[in-house]
This record gives sequence, structure tokens and C-alpha cells, in this order.
Amino acid sequence: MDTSLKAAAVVLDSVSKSYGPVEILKNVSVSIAPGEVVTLLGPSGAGKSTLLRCINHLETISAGRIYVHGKLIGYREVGDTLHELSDREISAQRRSIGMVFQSFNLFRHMTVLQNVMSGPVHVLRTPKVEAAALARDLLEKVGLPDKADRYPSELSGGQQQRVAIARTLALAPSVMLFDEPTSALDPELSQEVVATIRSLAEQGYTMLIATHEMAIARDFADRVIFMVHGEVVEDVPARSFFTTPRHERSRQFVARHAG
Ligand SMILES: Nc1ncnc2c1ncn2[C@@H]1O[C@H](COP(=O)(O)OP(=O)(O)OP(=O)(O)O)[C@@H](O)[C@H]1O
Repeated sequence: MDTSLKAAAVVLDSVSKSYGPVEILKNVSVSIAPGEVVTLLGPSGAGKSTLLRCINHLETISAGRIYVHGKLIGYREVGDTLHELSDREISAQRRSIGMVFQSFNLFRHMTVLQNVMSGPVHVLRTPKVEAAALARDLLEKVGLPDKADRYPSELSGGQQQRVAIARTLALAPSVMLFDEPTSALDPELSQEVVATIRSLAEQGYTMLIATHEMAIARDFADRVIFMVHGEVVEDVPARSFFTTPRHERSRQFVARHAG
């Protein structure tokens, strides 16, 4: 394995993904360094969600390789042959990759605290007292220290998404993937979630964020990867994507979304 591959947090090496005859990701190669914050932009249907879902093996890729911190995702390589990992091994890999979804996915029958501690207790077998202390720290981190005993239905959408972020952090992921984390929220609540993501960025988390929220891309992301029809059209520092987009499609996208 070459050293750049080992040093990167996430590597997609010539990844393709098809559903039947339709190619959704086309030969995508991307590398993300530890601590980097990368936004994935592109029109609806570009393949952003699919790309994120391939990284934690929620989707099986059709060709190429994906590595997270040097570990091949979903497979074991023996010579030139790939052998699929067992469900157990795949679950273990997923644990190190946090994913935050558009729809929060909280357990409705559990309190906020129980939601955040559920991963450590059930997945990592952390003792409950320790898991509760960790969960309280994380609720503090996402700005919700006073909501521990509430149920998700008692919170705003923005607060629920911040609980979902705390729950993902509870498994101490080495990489965080966000799939449209603000698109179910109205603009004011989106801003709370953006502020939480910004604070994680400042703390050095490695993050790949598919979003239509330009504030994330423009204000604190390091890089923008712009996709159209399953292909990476631009992979550039965030600032230059907005000031000097290179491709016609990027120019149109910036004009439409970034005012
Ligand atoms: N399970 C599936 N079977 C067949 N086609 C699929 C499946 N999942 C996604 N697709 C197709 O793959 C393409 C990319 O979808 P994807 O959700 O990854 O795009 P996206 O860039 O995230 O879009 P959006 O911004 O609207 O969320 C779309 O044309 C979609 O219809």
C-alpha cells in the first residue's frame, strides 16, 4: 500500500457504482486528509448520497476500491482477488464511520440521553454510568445540556439533528459523513445545525458533507467536490470554487445557489 493511501482519512480509488445498467458513480477518485472538511455539492441526482453510502458500505460498489484510514472497506484483498467481509466485520468497520442522515433517525421511545448513550452501551458494551457521562459531555458539545431527559418529539428539528450528531459522535468515529443534514429544516433551525458542524470542524473532525447549504461550503469547508451525473467535475479549495468556478456547470451552480 502506498504511503499517501495510508496517510489519508478516506480514499476513493476509481469507484463506480451501477444500479442495473445505469451507472450512478463513474470512476470517482477522491482523497480526504485527516482533519479536512469537504463539502460535496451538485445538482439533485448527481450521486452525492450514493457516494456517502458507498463509503460505509451501505451500498456495494461495482468497481474500484474505498479505504478509510488505510483499511479497505467491505473486502479483504488476497492477491488480486477481493473477498467480501462478513456482516460482523462490516459492522465493525461502520462503527468507525459516523453517518448523520437528513431525517435524524432518533429512537422516539427513548430520551435524548438514552439515544446518545445507546451506541456505547449496546455496541461498545460501555458501562451505563460511563456511557451516560459521555452522553452528557456530547450533549454539552452540541449545545443541548438541558435536554437530556426530553423525548425527541419535544425538541425542534434542529435540536433533534444535533442529538443525532451527538449520538454519532458517541461511537468516536474517525470520519463523519453527513447526508443533507439541514435539508429537512427551515433556515433558522438549519443555522443551529450549521453552527454545530462548524464547531466540529474547528475541533479537527474529518468530515464529508453532502449539502445544499452553501454556508457550510462557503464559510468553513476546506474543499468543495462538485459532482454532476456521477462524475467529479471540480475538486478544489472551497474559496476558489465560489470565486473562480472553472467549469460551465459549476458557474451555473454557483450563480444559482450562492447568489
Ligand atoms: N437504490 C437505487 N436504485 C436505483 N437507482 C438509484 C437508487 N438509489 C439512487 N438511485 C439513483 O441514483 C442517482 C443518484 O442518486 P443520489 O441520491 O445519490 O443523488 P444525490 O446527488 O444525493 O441527490 P439529492 O441531492 O437529490 O439528494 C439518482 O438518479 C437516483 O435516482
